[in-house]
Amino acid sequence: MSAASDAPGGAALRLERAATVDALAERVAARVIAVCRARQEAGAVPCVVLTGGSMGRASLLGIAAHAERDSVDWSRVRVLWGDERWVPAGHEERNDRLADELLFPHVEVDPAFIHRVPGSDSGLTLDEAAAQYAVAVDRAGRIDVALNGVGPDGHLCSLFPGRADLLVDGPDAPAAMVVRDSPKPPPERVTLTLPAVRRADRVWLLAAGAEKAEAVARIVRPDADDPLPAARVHGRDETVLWVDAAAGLAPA
Ligand SMILES: O=C1O[C@H](COP(=O)(O)O)[C@@H](O)[C@H](O)[C@H]1O
Repeated sequence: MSAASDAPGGAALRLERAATVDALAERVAARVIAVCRARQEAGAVPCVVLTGGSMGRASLLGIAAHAERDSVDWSRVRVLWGDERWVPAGHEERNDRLADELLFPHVEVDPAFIHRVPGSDSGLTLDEAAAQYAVAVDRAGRIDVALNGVGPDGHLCSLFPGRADLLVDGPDAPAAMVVRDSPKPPPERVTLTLPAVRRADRVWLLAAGAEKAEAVARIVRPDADDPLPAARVHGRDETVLWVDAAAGLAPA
C-alpha cells in the first residue's frame, strides 16, 4: 500500500478491515487501550485525540464497553479533540459531548488533562477560542494517537475539500484554526490544522458505511494534484485507514 500523504516524512498508509462497524469500533478501541496502557507502563501520560461524527461515537462506545478498559488509568490520559463545533458548552452538536455521554461516565478522568475547545458561550470570540486551543495542543506535547472520522466528502477534523483556505500548512502553521462557512453545519468551528494532525505518532482514519466508500477509494488512491484532506495526513509511526466492509467496497 502506498502512502496517501502529500507530505514527506510520515508512515505509509495501511488498511485495517473489519466486517461491521461494531467489529471495527471494537478493534479500534482495543488498539487505543493497548497504546495507552503501553505508554503508561513506560511512565508516560498518553495523549489521545478524539473525533466526532459516527466513528467518534462508535469508537467511544467501543472503548467504554471493552473488557480491557480498566487496564488503563484514564485519570492519567490526556485528551484533545480533532475539531469542535462553535456552539455552547454541553450542546448536543459538540463533539466533546460524545465523550461526556459515552466514556467519561464510566472511567475516572482528570479535568486537568481534558483539553476542550472553549464553547461559544465562553466569552471568547471564535478566533480567541482557536488561539487558546492551539496553545493547549502545543502544550500537550507528544500525541500518541489521533482518531479522525472521515466524512463522505473526504474531510477530516473540520478540514473540508474544496477549501484551499483550510489547507494551512508548514512549520509556522498554528496547531488550530477557525473554520467559517463550513459546508456541513454548524458553520463555525475550530479545527486542528494538517501539521498538527501529522504531529501524532499514530494517525488513524476511521470510515464505516457505504456512503464513505468513495472517499476511502480516494484516500487509498489519492489524486496527485488535489488529494482529499483525509489523504493529506500521516502519522510519524503509523497511518492506518480503518474501514468496515461497506466503506471498503472499492477494491484496494
Ligand atoms: O463534522 C464532522 O464530521 C466528521 C465525520 O462525521 P460522520 O458523521 O460522517 O462520520 C467528524 O469526524 C468530525 O469530527 C466532525 O466534526
